[in-house]
Amino acid sequence: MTSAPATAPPGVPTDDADPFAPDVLEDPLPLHARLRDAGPVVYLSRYDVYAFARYEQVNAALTNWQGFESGAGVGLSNFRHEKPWRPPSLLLEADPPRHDAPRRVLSGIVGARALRTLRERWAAAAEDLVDQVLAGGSTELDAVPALAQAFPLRVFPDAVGLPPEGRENLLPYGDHAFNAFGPSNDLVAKGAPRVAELSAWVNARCAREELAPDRFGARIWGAADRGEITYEQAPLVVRSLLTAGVDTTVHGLGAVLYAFATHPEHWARLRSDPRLARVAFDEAVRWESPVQTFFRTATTDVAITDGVEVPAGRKILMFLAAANRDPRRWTDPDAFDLSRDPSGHVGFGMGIHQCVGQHVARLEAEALLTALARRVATIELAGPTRRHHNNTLRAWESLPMRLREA
Ligand code: HEM
Ligand SMILES: CCOc1cccc(C(=O)O)c1
Repeated sequence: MTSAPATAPPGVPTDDADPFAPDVLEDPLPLHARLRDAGPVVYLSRYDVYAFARYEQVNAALTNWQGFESGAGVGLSNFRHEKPWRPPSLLLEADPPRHDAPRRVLSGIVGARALRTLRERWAAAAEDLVDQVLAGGSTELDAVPALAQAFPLRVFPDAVGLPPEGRENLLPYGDHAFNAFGPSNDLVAKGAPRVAELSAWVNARCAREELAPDRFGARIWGAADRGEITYEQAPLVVRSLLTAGVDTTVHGLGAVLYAFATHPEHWARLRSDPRLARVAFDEAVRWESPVQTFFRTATTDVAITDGVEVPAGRKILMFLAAANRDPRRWTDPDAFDLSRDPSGHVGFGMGIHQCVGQHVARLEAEALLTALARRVATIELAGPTRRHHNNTLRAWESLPMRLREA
């Protein structure tokens, strides 16, 4: 790692923090507050990047794809100078016009309208899982494997059309991919030994013959048949679903279950009105921000505030989680509040790259929370919680919980 220039650009406060250090990944909130308070942009000398932690600047950068491109990578690594660890995503790591057709295709397959046929099936799958979990009546469990992991893995691979074998590869592959957006630290090194094997499994599953008919994966290949994307692009668009579609929802569900376990009054409200499930999930995504950060690269000298600009070619680091708790944008931002309108949060990003899978995530959360709200009178922590560290994801390793049957 070349030593970054120690001096910050004129007019920009500097901070030598390491946002990817274990103590920060364990509790990023103090760093987020420090960066928000330091100014609209802060030079992180350790990584030679410009940090945005306030809602205004994060939202502006996300919606300014011309000034801040994704094509040089949305991690610390600049694809213009370094070889990506895998062929770049045609959505996440592409700018218009290359981004347009893959995005249009995927929007049509995993967008809200396309998911209507899944609502009943996923609701039934959630009720089955809750029946299984409550088989012996009130119970104590680890909500991470038993609910947050179990439910997405029960419904999403089937929705994609994956064969049953090998699905246990999805979580570690996504975990490594999200680590890879950060610096080459211990977390990346920990995943390295399995990357080749996991990548081979994921890449093989993107082939047309692997995918069950009339599911998300096969529909992507169908778009190629219609000339909406090329046959070369189709497997990479399938890969986007496999990369981004599991770990994110697992940790989104972990976040909302933790929120309810620590706010019993809100669980009672949800039980009295299960329609609150969807807004509860978005409030949890704002409050916890399962996807904490993403980078961009300045395409020109981009003015941020009067007299301060990010020079062309430099990386910016957008702290989505810090923006989602910015008191300049949110009233009582650190509160998980079911009465809040969380719309406008940047937990799913914003602008042309805003999460195309957000409707899948919301439908999974709505199904699981509704099934739990019907059958579970109270949900509370039943032991010490443990965080799962990842360079990009805010995640739980373990959430011991006690569910009292209604
Ligand atoms: C709680 C769950 C999820 C969270 C918090 C989340 C978060 C995000 C964020 C912040 C972005 C923007 C990236 C950027 O601006 O560079 C994004 C993009 C994306 N997400 Fe999600 N995501 C979630 C679930 C999903 C699911 C379930 C899928 C697949 C079904 C998915 C697929 C994608 C794809 C393909 C993109 C790239 C979109 C583009 O660049 O046009 N995500 N996600
Ligand atoms: C770890 C990967 O995180 C993402 C997020 C969104 C999209 C993609 C993609 O592969 O298109 C990957």
